[in-house]
Amino acid sequence: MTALLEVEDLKVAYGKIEAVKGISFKVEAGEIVTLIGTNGAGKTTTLRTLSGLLKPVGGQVKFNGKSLKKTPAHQIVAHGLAHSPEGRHIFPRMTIEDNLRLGAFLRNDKAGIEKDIQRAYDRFPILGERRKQAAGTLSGGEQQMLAMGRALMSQPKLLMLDEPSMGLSPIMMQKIMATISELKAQGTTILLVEQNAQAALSLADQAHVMEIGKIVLSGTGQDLLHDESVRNAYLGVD
Ligand SMILES: Nc1ncnc2c1ncn2[C@@H]1O[C@H](COP(=O)(O)OP(=O)(O)OP(=O)(O)O)[C@@H](O)[C@H]1O
Repeated sequence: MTALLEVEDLKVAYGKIEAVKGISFKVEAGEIVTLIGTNGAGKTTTLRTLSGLLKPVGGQVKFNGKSLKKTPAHQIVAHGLAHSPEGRHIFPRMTIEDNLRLGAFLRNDKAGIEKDIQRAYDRFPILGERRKQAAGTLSGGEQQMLAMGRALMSQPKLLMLDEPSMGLSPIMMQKIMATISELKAQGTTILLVEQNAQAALSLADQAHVMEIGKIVLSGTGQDLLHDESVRNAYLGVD
């Protein structure tokens, strides 16, 4: 069986700086796969490349068995890949509801869209309470919820989340992590980039540790959670 996403020897550079130096990994349908690692390891660069925002200098990416090489960024979403970017990138002057609608820009099923907006409000009640307010008035954690809700509006086969816990209070972080596991239970496949290794590994089926552009260790989330080198380097315990 082919994996939903297959990344093979992917290389990405900013000019002469090679930020991703030939990484390979797979994401099977229904799994949560996480990329963890320190600042500058190349995690965000990897997600931006998978979304078509950066062009790789080598290797290949297959989604649903098809190469994404010739697919422009704006069509990648139509293939079923949605990206909730680092730093959220919601539209602060638009209302919360309009931000959500934007996530459904490729859909024509009006009734389905309304149903999914309602689902986003059920999942994150604060978004529903403030649906008519400018999104920029939301707190950081609430904007994170909105970014996730918006990405889900495209009904993705693969949801890519870049540091969803960044800057969140412990309670908000728990809420986001619980939402991620709920999404998995509902059948969404997730590629999760996180600095919070403990949280990410606890959720992940498969995990990869990135250091300066390379994958240096791979295993199940549970394996890496108990791996001594990971514990020392990323979990702050010995
Ligand atoms: N636009 C850019 N131009 C030049 N170099 C860049 C650019 N964006 C990222 N880099 C460099 O590429 C490398 C990988 O960065 P990237 O943001 O992918 O890492 P990351 O693992 O996501 O880190 P973080 O967790 O800090 O976001 C870093 O050395 C970074 O400085």
